[in-house]
Amino acid sequence: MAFGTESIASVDKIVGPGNIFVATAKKQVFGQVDIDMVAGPSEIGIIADSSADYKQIAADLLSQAEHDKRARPILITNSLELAKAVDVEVNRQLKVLPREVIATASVNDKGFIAVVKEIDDMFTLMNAIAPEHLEVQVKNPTQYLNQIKNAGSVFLGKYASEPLGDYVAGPNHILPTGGTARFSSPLGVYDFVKRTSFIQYTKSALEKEAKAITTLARVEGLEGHARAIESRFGKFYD
Ligand SMILES: NC(=O)c1ccc[n+]([C@@H]2O[C@H](COP(=O)([O-])OP(=O)(O)OC[C@H]3O[C@@H](n4cnc5c(N)ncnc54)[C@H](O)[C@@H]3O)[C@@H](O)[C@H]2O)c1
Ligand SMILES: N[C@H](CO)Cc1c[nH]c[nH+]1
Repeated sequence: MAFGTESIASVDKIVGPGNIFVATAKKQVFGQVDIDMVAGPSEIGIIADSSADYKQIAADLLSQAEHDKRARPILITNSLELAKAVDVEVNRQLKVLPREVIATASVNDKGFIAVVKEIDDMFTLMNAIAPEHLEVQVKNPTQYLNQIKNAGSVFLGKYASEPLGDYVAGPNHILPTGGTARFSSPLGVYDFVKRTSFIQYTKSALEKEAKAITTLARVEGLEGHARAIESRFGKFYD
């Protein structure tokens, strides 16, 4: 796509998700073409307190673990009891999941549960991870909106289970992964918009700036720049 073939023209921009091979290929052709973001193997980060249901948390973690052996299912909680219950439940649900092999590799190699003291600590740690999908399963989740800094898509409360976003909720679901939600956003209309600047000056407007331009150009050792400006006022060099 980036380089074209004898029968297919090259493109200017490549967008969309995929596995680690797709994400790596997109990184490699960036510069030759533009890309939307690094949208690699799926991730789910769940922030949960003791009010959350351990069976639902386990199911949501596995909903993304089943995508890819490299998917990252992560739980951060301030409840040791919840952490222990989810750990046992994930292993129970894994055994009866059709994509058990993939999900088990994801859970074992890429997954973890972290137990922290305070609710604020859960957000601080999750902001550092910057997950593709963030579920906030705490009492009154909207109360913590201003603590969420880095995430591709945020799911608030018990009934906003991640697959809702995959299939019907509406916001685009091509999302940044691998911590790139620190500086990337979901795919959107703005990915297909680019900007160009236009400059036009009158002779007298340019005259006011000429000294500044020629001085800066000569300080940089770029005599040709200075002379191009001076040519507008009839000055040429032999
Ligand atoms: N970040 C996001 O927004 C997002 C969204 C959806 C899916 N995903 C991720 O995308 C992946 C699933 O996408 P898919 O079903 O298109 O993936 P896939 O595994 O079926 O393959 C994607 C592409 O990679 C190619 N490919 C596979 N193995 C390869 C290899 N060894 N070398 C070179 N190319 C190879 C395939 O031919 C295919 O074109 C999962 O990792 C999932 O987690 C991410
Ligand atoms: N969860 C994926 C985003 O990482 C998107 C998807 C496609 N099909 C099912 N889910």
